[in-house]
Amino acid sequence: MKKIVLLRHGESVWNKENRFTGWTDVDLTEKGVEEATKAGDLLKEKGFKFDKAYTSYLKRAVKTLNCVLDRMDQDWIPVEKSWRLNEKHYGSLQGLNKSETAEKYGDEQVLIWRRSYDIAPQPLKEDDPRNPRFELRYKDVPDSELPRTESLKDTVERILPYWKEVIFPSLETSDEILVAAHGNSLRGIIKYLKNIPDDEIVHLNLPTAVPYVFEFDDNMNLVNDYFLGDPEEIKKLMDAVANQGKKDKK
Ligand SMILES: O=C(O)[C@@H](CO)OP(=O)(O)O
Repeated sequence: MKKIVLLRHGESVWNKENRFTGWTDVDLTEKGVEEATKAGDLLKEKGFKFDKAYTSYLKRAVKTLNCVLDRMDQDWIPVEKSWRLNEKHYGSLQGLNKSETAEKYGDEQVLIWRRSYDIAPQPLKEDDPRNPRFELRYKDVPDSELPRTESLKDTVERILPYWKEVIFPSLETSDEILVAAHGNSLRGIIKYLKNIPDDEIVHLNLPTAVPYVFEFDDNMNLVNDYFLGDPEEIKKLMDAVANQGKKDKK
């Protein structure tokens, strides 16, 4: 059975501060490193041996991946980074506290910005220093492809070419692949893999650093998917992520 494991990064500094992050390149917290360590130990214990790994251009995902591979003694495997695996761009919400934003605009509006399929927050202004066009790391990406904000739909549209042309085909010559990325970029991939309807994807909240395994048969059809870990604990973590966008969560 071929396997792809999707892994959201461990807790970041802005997860801890409950701020919209998107393409902001924040680091892991100490707890985030612990979570990544735990994920690596669990994957090792379950006998995973990755042939290849993919991650984004953002350090919270890169460092989570490095930590996981180190725990598994698999630091040596080929790793490819792509901007296409970056988090959903959160536009002008980036940096704002999620609960304070919910106090100002209401829980429902924040839920739409966080989880709806095709509604994007207000874009960054062209001259905003956070505009990705000013960043060296994106110098090879055509400006027309660099977002100033994104809906999940936009995120899926920029990930899919990379998924279909690079990640998924690499499964033909590999048995196990690890993808370390972000809450929403992974929600986009999961929506595509499991054919989740637009209105149902609102309910999917990924916890930090919990490995999500996808199994494929010889014809590359998805046959099974499951999280590694205690289901009750994972459900609690998912609910906590959902609650981050509510007024009374500070
Ligand atoms: O802020 C973000 O970039 C994401 C992931 O941390 O948050 P949310 O869960 O609100 O989509």
